[in-house]
Amino acid sequence: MTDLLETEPDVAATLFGEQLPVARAFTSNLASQGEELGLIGPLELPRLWSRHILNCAIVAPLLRPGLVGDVGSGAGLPGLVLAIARPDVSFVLIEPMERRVAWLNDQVNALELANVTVNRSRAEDVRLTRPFDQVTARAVSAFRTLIPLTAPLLRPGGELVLMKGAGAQGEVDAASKAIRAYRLTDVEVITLGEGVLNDVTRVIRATVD
Ligand SMILES: C[S@@+](CC[C@H](N)C(=O)[O-])C[C@H]1O[C@@H](n2cnc3c(N)ncnc32)[C@H](O)[C@@H]1O
Repeated sequence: MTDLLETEPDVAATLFGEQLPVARAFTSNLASQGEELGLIGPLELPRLWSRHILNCAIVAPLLRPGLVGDVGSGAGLPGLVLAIARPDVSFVLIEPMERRVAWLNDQVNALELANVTVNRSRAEDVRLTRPFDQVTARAVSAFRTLIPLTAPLLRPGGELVLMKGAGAQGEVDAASKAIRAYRLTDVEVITLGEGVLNDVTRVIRATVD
């Protein structure tokens, strides 16, 4: 049984607004199909809403109207959650695994998300019609190795918004060579959801020169 809407109802309403029923529907679909499809571990089901959905949605205010690429979307975290919370932003979900791509496309259709396309590719092989304004990723790889996959997808002045765990600052410290090589500036770790969510969300933000 998922903790759907049983925790943090105020913050959920703030983050999703009128889209809250869509976020609920996505969470229900993930709760009922995610384990069988290998998208989510059984231990995560009881905390799907609080630990996964809300922790992704709290990033939504960092996005600007424009085109966002989500690298390694997997179950749709954070890409689908952010697309639900921000219908004013266009998203391209980049995911190489066929079964996950099928899930993502099914959800885009079932939830009638007009602002999402799914691109079956690895980030390093993806063909884009135009570069992204922002790139998101969660649980794909360490910042040092994520930079070469994500920074080349951005337009000049574009921004990385990478969800990270408690070791985020250590990942930044270990990435100094890649930060220089890919001309990243304004690299910072920010903590979101303090005093609001059960689990805070850490984000590495950086701009491409
Ligand atoms: C651990 S899962 C995380 C999925 C999701 N972001 C989440 O937070 O639940 C990592 C995902 O990254 C994808 N992935 C791995 N290497 C990738 C690459 N080079 N380009 C794009 N996606 C990649 C995998 O297929 C997988 O779906």
